[in-house]
Amino acid sequence: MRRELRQQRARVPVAARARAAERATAVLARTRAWRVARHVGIYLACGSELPTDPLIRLALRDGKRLYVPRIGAQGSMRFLAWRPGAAMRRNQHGIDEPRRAPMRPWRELDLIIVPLVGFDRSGYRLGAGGGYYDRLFARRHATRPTCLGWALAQQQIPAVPRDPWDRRLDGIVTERGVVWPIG
Ligand SMILES: Nc1nc2c(c(=O)[nH]1)N(C=O)[C@@H](CNc1ccc(C(=O)N[C@@H](CCC(=O)O)C(=O)O)cc1)CN2
Ligand SMILES: Nc1ncnc2c1ncn2[C@@H]1O[C@H](COP(=O)(O)OP(=O)(O)OP(=O)(O)O)[C@@H](O)[C@H]1O
Repeated sequence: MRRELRQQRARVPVAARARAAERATAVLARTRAWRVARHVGIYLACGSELPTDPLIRLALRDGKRLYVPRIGAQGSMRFLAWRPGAAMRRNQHGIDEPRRAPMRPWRELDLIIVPLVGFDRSGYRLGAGGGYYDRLFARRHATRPTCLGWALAQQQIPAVPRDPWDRRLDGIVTERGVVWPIG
């Protein structure tokens, strides 16, 4: 299913993905979660993922602090401060990560923009398959960031297979609007 969804996404022309990312950025800009956020976790898109560059431009314009994930041993993941031009290193999955930067505990982020391969209307997500975001989300804290998926509307599927540890996203931002989980 993951592979099928990825292939479907890869068939969307680059220009259409770029346009969708612009629209999704406009959608996100209108949300309360965005307006109140100061510290925002994002990802640097690779392959056929919905680009985040217009979102990064908006963040810089709005004076947000940005953080990018870096994966570590035993499936761990941390968010490191990032700005355009920061020194990067490519990880084993071909994704650029900050080389050296201050880390911010994930529970002290206000908003996290989450990559995904598929999602459903209940807010469950199918990710890249590493379980990195799942393991973060499964932690229990008194406060937690708002977690919003970032996806093409066509990545919505009827039902994502659920694991016992899966947590719902707070919403999924697409070029057609935000999908707020129901059911
Ligand atoms: N741009 C981006 N950055 C990200 C993520 C992401 O999904 N997108 N991640 C989100 O977690 C983390 C990295 N996670 C990854 C997890 C697994 C694989 C991976 O194993 N890919 C396999 C295919 C696995 C499969 O399909 O089962 C491969 O490289 O071929 C890659 C990245 C952190 N940074
Ligand atoms: N909270 C957890 N506790 C234990 N194992 C976990 C947890 N979350 C994920 N895993 C492990 O990670 C593996 C990958 O999980 P899954 O396929 O759901 O990843 P994903 O959500 O698609 O990936 P990602 O979050 O990296 O985008 C699972 O097989 C599982 O063993």
